[in-house]
Amino acid sequence: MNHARVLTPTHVIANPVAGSRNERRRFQHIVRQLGRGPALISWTRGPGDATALTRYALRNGARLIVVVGGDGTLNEVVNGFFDEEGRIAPDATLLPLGGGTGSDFVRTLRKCGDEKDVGTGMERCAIDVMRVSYTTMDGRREARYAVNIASAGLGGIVVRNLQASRSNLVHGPLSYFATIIRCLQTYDHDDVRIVADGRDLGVHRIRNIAVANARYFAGGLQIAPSAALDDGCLDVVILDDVPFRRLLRDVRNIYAGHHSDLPYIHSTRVRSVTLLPQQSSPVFLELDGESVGCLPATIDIVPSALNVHLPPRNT
Ligand SMILES: Nc1ncnc2c1ncn2[C@@H]1O[C@H](COP(=O)(O)OP(=O)(O)OP(=O)(O)O)[C@@H](O)[C@H]1O
Repeated sequence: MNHARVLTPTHVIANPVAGSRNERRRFQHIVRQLGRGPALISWTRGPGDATALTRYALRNGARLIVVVGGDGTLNEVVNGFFDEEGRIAPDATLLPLGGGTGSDFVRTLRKCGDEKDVGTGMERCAIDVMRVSYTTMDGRREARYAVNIASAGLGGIVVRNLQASRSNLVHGPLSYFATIIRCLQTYDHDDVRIVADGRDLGVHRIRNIAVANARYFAGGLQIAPSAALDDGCLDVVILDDVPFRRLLRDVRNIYAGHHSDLPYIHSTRVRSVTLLPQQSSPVFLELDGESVGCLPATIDIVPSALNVHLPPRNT
């Protein structure tokens, strides 16, 4: 770690490879502007770096962590707010500015801010986080925090494919859409037993299951339009096994979050959910747009666990 001591309470953590080329240029300019103020700036050097940088900054006096990057970087920073003993600095605040390909968490944050009509942005609120215990691809159990959405089935496969082809020619939210369509043509379904708040909801044949703290994933797809960041609950949205052509017909409504009357999408609100695979092949899991492993997984809500500033409206 190259920072001997954090002398300023504001620390900017920026991912130099997040987002499209244009976004990167725009946000690098914003980071340079932030650097003119009393803020320390760290550029991440690879996966996991943002977690270590955040922990180090908080343990050394930083009280505002500004994140420039996508949902993956944000997830790493959120995990840096915690260690084995819990919250490192309960009075510290996170300010996510966006700057990634999807930046779906910031979308929800802005929307919630608009709905509550909170003026110019930058207001502070305490939000819930998800604690996810899951299975790695080599069979170990691990746990980490997430703030946006955990999804299994199609979502898990889409993110795995996206990560394998990050140098794609198609960038931005369009890359998510193109990958969803490509994966839908070959991906069939998964069988998953769902246990919600200790109640067995039975085995579901799913295309996708999203466990949502926030509303959007996959670059603007509003899968959980009723989710709120501070309600102490998870919105579980189940997409049944449904023919590809039917999905294509409804795709516009699903993206816009107008899917409450579609017979093959069901949702329920819980505090804890366990997803158990009922097949020998892996059911892939993604957290905040990062491929982490597979089911079985248990996701619990941790209410009011993180202070967040709404991003200013001009970023
Ligand atoms: N210097 C670096 N070089 C390569 N990868 C990095 C570096 N710093 C961070 N990363 C990794 O880059 C990955 C992508 O970051 P991030 O998710 O923020 O961007 P994105 O994929 O463009 O945005 P989104 O997830 O919102 O679509 C993360 O897995 C992160 O660990």
